[in-house]
Amino acid sequence: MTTLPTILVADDDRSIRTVLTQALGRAGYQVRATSSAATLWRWVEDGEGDVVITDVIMPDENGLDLIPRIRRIRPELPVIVMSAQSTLTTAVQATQRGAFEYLPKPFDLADLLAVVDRAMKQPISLAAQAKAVEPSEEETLPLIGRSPAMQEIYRIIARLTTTDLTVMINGESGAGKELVARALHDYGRRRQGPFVAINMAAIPRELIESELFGHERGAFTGATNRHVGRFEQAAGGTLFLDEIGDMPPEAQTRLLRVLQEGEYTTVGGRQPIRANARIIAATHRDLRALIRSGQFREDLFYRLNVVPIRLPPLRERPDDIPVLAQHFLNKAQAEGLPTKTIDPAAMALLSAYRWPGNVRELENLIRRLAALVPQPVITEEIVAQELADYSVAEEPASIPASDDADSMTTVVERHIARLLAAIRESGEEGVLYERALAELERPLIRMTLAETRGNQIRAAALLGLNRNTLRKKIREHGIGVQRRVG
Ligand SMILES: Nc1ncnc2c1ncn2[C@@H]1O[C@H](COP(=O)(O)OP(=O)(O)OP(=O)(O)O)[C@@H](O)[C@H]1O
Repeated sequence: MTTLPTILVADDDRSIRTVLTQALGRAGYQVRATSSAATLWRWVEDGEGDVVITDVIMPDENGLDLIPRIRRIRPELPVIVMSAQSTLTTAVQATQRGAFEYLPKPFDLADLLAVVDRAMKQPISLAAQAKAVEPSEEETLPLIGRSPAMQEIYRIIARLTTTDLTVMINGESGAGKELVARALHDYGRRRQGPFVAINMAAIPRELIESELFGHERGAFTGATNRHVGRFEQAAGGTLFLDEIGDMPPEAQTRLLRVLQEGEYTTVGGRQPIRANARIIAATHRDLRALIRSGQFREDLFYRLNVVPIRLPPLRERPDDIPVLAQHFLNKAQAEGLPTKTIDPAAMALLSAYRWPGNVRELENLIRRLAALVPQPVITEEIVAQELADYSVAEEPASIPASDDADSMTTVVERHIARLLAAIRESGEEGVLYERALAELERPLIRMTLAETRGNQIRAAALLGLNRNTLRKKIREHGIGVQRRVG
């Protein structure tokens, strides 16, 4: 008679032990289950078991600490980690310490069985090769949120810690694409190297190539010095290409060549330079649609889309909203703003809101509330008021047209209509966006400064702007500042 493969299960929750024992038993495994890390360790030392499934938090020892010990004495034994504390750190630590797979609780039994099946089929030599990396010290969490969507992202990040694979992050503006890119870098092999970000939408199109690849002195009119490109700056590290959908065609061709050949030349240069940057790209646009309309190269897309990550908008992961709100409140407090709490009704309202500006919008709102609300508890009424005021500025297009001549929307719309008419008359192109925003920005800053009686620190806090940014804008708009007297 052949003996059944044995699975060792460690979890201090009896119901989980029961469920796993039954499910694994039905799937044809023999199961030994315990509530303590010490017993699990004894079994492993005695040479028992073909696969280990362990929880992280156990009364006597942390399951994560057990992994490197298990791997030292039995490198061929796959360890599957389950955790209810599904943070990025747990996912990364489990992977770095050599776990075969990491399963955030709750999980589907079918998923667990599939993982056990894979673990059983894994060639022994492969398991022994996967080397246990010593854990990096505990860090503050860069990414907040424990929704299933975020957990999937943590798992991908954790899996990618030992590779330099190119990643494409797709998600709406403000959803946290840059933060995910940073986490990929910070937990990856190149973490000692630089993280260099470049936003295609923020740079004039004609300068993108020289920004990316650098230029030689005299390469074009105005190129008075040699300029080091972002590719060169990112050598040994990661290059984050934000808003890749906005990359002009010539730059796309050049980038494709770099990805194919592993080297590039500067604008106006001849000497090939070896490219040594891991590429992470991001976009909020539908690249496949851009390919269909001829605006994005299909071959480049496939080179970049090696590991696609979809970062869902905040409204698709409302479970994350309370933790994120609390996180931003704590951050505001750490920066010296007064301590505040959000009452449950207010939190419910925040969770139900659509968040067109995603996490960034939530972050700004919380900062504003932390700075503005005089009382210690933020109530539903306050949040409702803020959201109503804010939506007008955030989403003018979605506000139903109103006949009320005093409504903010109609005022703004009338103003834009005037600007449009003026531009039609003058035939001046390419200035509307700048001008319309400036029109809004100037009175906004002027009125806020009036409100704070010229106190820039307070105005910056009210606006949710950095002080230096505010100073710059005051200069740009030539706003006369009424100093506070006394
Ligand atoms: N999961 C998260 N946990 C904590 N902070 C977050 C999270 N996601 C986003 N943020 C914060 O929200 C803000 C916007 O995030 P980020 O800049 O990464 O978004 P993005 O998708 O790159 O936006 P854009 O496309 O507009 O550049 C940042 O201040 C970031 O720190």
